[in-house]
Amino acid sequence: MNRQIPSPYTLGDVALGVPCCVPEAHLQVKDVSVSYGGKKVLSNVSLDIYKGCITALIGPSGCGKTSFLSTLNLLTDHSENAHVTGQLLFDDQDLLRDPVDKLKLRRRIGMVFQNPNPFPLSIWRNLELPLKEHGVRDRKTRQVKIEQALKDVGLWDEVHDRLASPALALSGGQQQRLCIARALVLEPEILLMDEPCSALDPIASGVVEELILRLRGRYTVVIVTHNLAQARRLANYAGFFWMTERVGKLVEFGQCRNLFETPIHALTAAYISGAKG
Ligand SMILES: Nc1ncnc2c1ncn2[C@@H]1O[C@H](COP(=O)(O)OP(=O)(O)OP(=O)(O)O)[C@@H](O)[C@H]1O
Repeated sequence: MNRQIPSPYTLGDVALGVPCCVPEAHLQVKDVSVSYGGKKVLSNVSLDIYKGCITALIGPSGCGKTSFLSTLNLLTDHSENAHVTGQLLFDDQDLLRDPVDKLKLRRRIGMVFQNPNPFPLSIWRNLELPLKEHGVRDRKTRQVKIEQALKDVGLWDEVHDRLASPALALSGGQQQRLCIARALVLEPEILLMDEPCSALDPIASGVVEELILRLRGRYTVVIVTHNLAQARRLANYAGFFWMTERVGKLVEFGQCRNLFETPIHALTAAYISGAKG
């Protein structure tokens, strides 16, 4: 079941995975709160991230979506003033309590950021570097993985004859797909995406969106987006965050269609109708 991509963009021949059916928790978030410098910005969030599904996180600016996303692969540890409490259950481990090898964790839970941020190296080196860092020593294996990742994001046909060219010479949309390939080349189980389309023009954004849809079933995806139409197009599950007295809270979480069509909470209804936020 391949989706048609508008010309001139093409995506690789990737099998569209099984859409989410029986939800199985891949990552369980229990009572997670985030503070910076002692000031709480996110309070007591609990939800399950379901395997093979796309979960969209929506809500107004400043309500803690990015902070929440960053806790999921412990990126918040890089902020000296950040403090996270609660439980993050992944593969029989509580990531917030048990000793965790963060390099290994980030191979399993990858992240793509808002602004495309390729390394100032060649297209090839952008993908080779993480593989080397994660101990993939065999050259041929690296070659196979790099080619596959570029095919998965639909870049292979566009760049296979200029792999030694600087990644920064690619268009913004191509750079973002390269960054997604850089995450995928490590074969993560979960991919965290922080507004991956917001810096792109509508056509490039559409291509990245199609690509994200193709990941469904093969990967568990958590995406922060301000674009409600995009959340609705992409996600199986959605969480709506809101800020009360300057602290973010999860107001509603559930199947995306239900959240948009029959929201339970009046705030959710007001936000998605545009009356609030
Ligand atoms: N490293 C940090 N140090 C101090 N405060 C921070 C830090 N990172 C985020 N914050 C604060 O935490 C709050 C939540 O920010 P966050 O970026 O998580 O929200 P958001 O919902 O993702 O916002 P946006 O949609 O604008 O990206 C904000 O008040 C922000 O200023």
